[in-house]
Amino acid sequence: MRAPWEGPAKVLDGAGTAATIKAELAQRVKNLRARGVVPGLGTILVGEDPGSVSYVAGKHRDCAEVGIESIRVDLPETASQAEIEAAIDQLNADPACTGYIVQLPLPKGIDQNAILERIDPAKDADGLHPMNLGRLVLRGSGPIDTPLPCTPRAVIELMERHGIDLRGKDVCVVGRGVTVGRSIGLLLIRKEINATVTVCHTGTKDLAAHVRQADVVVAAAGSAGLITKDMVKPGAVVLDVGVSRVEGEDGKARLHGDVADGVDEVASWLSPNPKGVGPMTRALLVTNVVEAAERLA
Ligand SMILES: Nc1nc(=O)c2c([nH]1)NC[C@@H]1CN(c3ccc(C(=O)N[C@@H](CCC(=O)O)C(=O)O)cc3)C=[N+]21
Repeated sequence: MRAPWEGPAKVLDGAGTAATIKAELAQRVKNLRARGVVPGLGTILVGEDPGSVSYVAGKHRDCAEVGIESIRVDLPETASQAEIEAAIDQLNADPACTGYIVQLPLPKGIDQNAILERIDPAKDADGLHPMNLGRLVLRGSGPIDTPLPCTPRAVIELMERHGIDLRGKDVCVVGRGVTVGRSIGLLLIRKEINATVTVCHTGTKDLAAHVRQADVVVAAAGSAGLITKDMVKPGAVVLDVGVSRVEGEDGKARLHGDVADGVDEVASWLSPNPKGVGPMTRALLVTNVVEAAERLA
């Protein structure tokens, strides 16, 4: 029998791991530049949501650090479907842009799926284009030469780089959003990892029962403090992926993850939020752009 787990949880250091990945990427970018290929990340941001503005700024900072050019397209909140599509067509045609993202969510009234489908799949830095998601569905093992969804990749890479073996583990994913919950299982059930995946959502009858049986919990619901200490199996690995803006007592907006205080007393590993999956997502986005440029070269 395994000895009972004794806390507290070790920290899955996303900020530090992202810095390591970016240093590795800087070398690859140097090699590309030596061969005359300059990677360039584009972002399309519609509106001025403070969260989105700050994430997009972070992405451009990362690019500068790694030696990648960046192209920033900011459109007003009132931009029409046709205006956003025109921005997409422009980045598709721009040879200086080797990969780009459209920051989600888009304003109400915009057909988000039509926008994602218009992105050139070879330039899809988020890995969210239906062709790239489809390829992931079709390829259950072995190498994949198309971009993979960033945040799912970030979550897995964060664990792997801390020596956590995911093979055969029971993973409970909480949340079914496009960027994480709906696609991370596709990576986890690939034959190289062989995890068993349960996806919970707002229609799940007994969330606590599913979370409690998991070796690894991926909390990606975007619901502040949803996952509490009593729901987590002692010794489980917990990834706090969701982010919500919660108004503090001082009236100021604060970022809060999906994981409640106290989970660190029972988990074996916990990713902090901030400085966990967020910086890793940005590092894997840059990875997707570098890989796309390497495929071009
Ligand atoms: N097309 C698209 N792709 C995305 O990848 C995407 C998106 N839309 N929409 C919104 C979410 C959210 N997201 C984050 C990225 C970085 C941090 C991040 O770096 N956070 C820092 C803190 C940053 C701060 O303080 O604002 C941290 O966790 O330490 C957070 C959240 C990407 N998303």
